[in-house]
Amino acid sequence: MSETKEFTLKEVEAHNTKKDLYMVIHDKVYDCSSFVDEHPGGEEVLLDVGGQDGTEAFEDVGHSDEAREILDGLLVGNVKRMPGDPEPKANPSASSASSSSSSSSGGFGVGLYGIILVGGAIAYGVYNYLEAQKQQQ
Ligand code: HEM
Repeated sequence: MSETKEFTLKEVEAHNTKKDLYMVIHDKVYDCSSFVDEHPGGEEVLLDVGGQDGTEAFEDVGHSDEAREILDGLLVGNVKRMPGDPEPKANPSASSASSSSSSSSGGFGVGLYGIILVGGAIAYGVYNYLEAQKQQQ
């Protein structure tokens, strides 16, 4: 737990073999080498995300608290993000006030605003039209 070593994504990428397997989950770096053979979900899936960000893969499965405890024991350090690195995947602690709302995982940010705006404009137009009709009568 007291590990504060920092790894760039490039460094993590180099550890992508079964005997030397690192993985990033929620911006932390885990050494899964000792766990590959014991993983109830099989070694394949771990090797698939070896050296990469496995946050989505890990969370999609809905791992138990026990799995998260095992993960804690495999911790070797934190990710050191360099300019040009991809955004962290689904990091709940940084979701609110982050300055990088560009095109994150949600996918309907701008589109939704567009729909609300256009819908509002149409409703306003219809309302005006009906008011005008009323006055003519
Ligand atoms: C080092 C990271 C990981 C640890 C410590 C871990 C641990 C575990 C544990 C303890 C289980 C048993 C069920 C549970 O307690 O939730 C499990 C199941 C599973 N894991 Fe992982 N896991 C890791 C990464 C992954 C990744 C990246 C995937 C990718 C898809 C994955 C896929 C699965 C699947 C599919 C199962 C279900 C197996 C079954 O029920 O037949 N795991 N994992």
